[in-house]
Amino acid sequence: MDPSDVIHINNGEADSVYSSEGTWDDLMLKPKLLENIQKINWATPTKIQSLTILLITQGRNIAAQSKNGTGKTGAFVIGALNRIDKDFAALQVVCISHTRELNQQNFNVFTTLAESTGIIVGIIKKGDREVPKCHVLCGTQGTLVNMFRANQNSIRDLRMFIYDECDILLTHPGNLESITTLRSCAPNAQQILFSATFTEKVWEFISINIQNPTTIRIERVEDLNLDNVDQFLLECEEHEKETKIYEVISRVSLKTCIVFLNTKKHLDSLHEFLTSKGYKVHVIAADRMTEEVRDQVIEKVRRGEVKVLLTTNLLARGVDLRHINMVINAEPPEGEKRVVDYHTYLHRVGRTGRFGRRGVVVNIVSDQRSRQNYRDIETYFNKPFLKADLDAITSTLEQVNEDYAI
Ligand SMILES: Nc1ncnc2c1ncn2[C@@H]1O[C@H](COP(=O)(O)OP(=O)(O)OP(=O)(O)O)[C@@H](O)[C@H]1O
Repeated sequence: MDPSDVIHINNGEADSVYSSEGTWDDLMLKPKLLENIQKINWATPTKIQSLTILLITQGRNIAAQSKNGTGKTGAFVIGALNRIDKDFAALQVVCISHTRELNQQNFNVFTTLAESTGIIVGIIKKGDREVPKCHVLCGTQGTLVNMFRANQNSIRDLRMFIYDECDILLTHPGNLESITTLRSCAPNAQQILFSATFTEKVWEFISINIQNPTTIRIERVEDLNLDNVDQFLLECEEHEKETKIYEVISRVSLKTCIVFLNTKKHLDSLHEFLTSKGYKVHVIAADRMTEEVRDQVIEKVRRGEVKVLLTTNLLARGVDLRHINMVINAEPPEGEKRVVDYHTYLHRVGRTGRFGRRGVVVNIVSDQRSRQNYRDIETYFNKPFLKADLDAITSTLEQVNEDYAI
C-alpha cells in the first residue's frame, strides 16, 4: 500500500467528525444530487463524506473508518450516485449489507438521494429470483450470490461493490465466502469498504486483496468512543435482572429504548417477563418471526411508535433510528468461546447518540462474569463507566431528552 494513500484520523480531529471545512460544492456533484442533499437539509458534508466522496466518484478503491453515526452511508451513497452513468442501462453498483434491516435502510437512503436523477435503485430480498432492472442494487451477501450465480450476465457491466459494515462481511466465515464469490463475478469492479471498526485481520485482507486502496484509519481505539453518550453500570443480583430492566424502562422517560440480549432464549424470557407485567414491548430477532413481520416492526420503530425494542446483535450495527435515547445491555456482548466482543459493544452503544445527539447506555451487571467483561471493555476503550442507581440514570436521561425534543 502506498503510504501517501493512508489518511490517519487522530484525536485532535475527533471532535469535528460531524462537519468539515469543505462544502458540497467542493465535491463536484451532479446538480440533481446536490438538490436532493439540500432537500434533506444536510447543510455541509461530514468529515468522512468530505474525505471520500470525490475519491469514490473518481473510481478509487476505498477502505474508510469513521465513528458510529457520522454519515458513512451518505458518503458511499452520494459517491456512488455521482459515479453512475444514468444513460447506460446496466447494473453498475452493488451495495452489500449483512442484514435485511440494514439492506432496506441503505435502499431507502439511495432512493431518497437518487430522486429525479434518472438513476434506478433496486433491492433484492431473500427468495427473489430475478435481478431487477436498475443501476444500483442493494442486497444481503447470500441473496446476491444466489442471484448472480443464476444470472451471471446481469453483473457483466458492474463498476462498483460497496461493502457496508465491511468488517463483519469480511470476518464472518459464511459472509466471507459469499464476498469472495461476488468479487470473482466482477474482478475489476471498484471496491468501497466502510465501517466504524476494523480489525488488523481486516486491514490485512484489504492490503492483500484490494488494489491500491486509499485507506482512512482511526489510529487510537479510544477515538472510537462517542463522547456524547453517557455509559452507566447498574448492579443487581442475577435473579433480579429482569425486574431491574423493568424498573428502568417503566421509570425513565423513553423515546425509544433498545435492549440487547446475547441469545434468543434470553430474549424470549425477558419478553415473557415484561409482557406478564403488562408492559408492551416489541421484538426483532431472526427465526422468531417472519421476515415481513420484521419489516413491519422496524418501520414502527422508525416512525417512533415503539418504546421498547428487544433484540439480539442482529440490530447492533448500522441501523439508524434517530430517536433511540437509551440502549440497555442486558448482558455484555460475547463472541466465539464467550470472549467479550469489544467491537459489537461499540456498535450497540452507537445505536444511540446518532449524529452527535446525546444518549444513555445502561449496562446491567448481574454476576462476576459480566462485571469482569465490563471491566475489560472499560480498559479496552479507556473509558470508565459511571456507577449509577436509577435516580442518576433518570436525571441524566431528562437532560439527554432535550436533544430529542421535536
Ligand atoms: N451531512 C450530513 N448532515 C446532516 N446529517 C447527516 C449528514 N450525513 C448523515 N447525516 C445523518 O446522520 C445520521 C447518521 O448517519 P449514518 O447512518 O450514515 O451513520 P454511520 O456513520 O453509517 O453510522 P454506523 O456506523 O452506526 O452505521 C443519519 O440520520 C443521517 O441522516
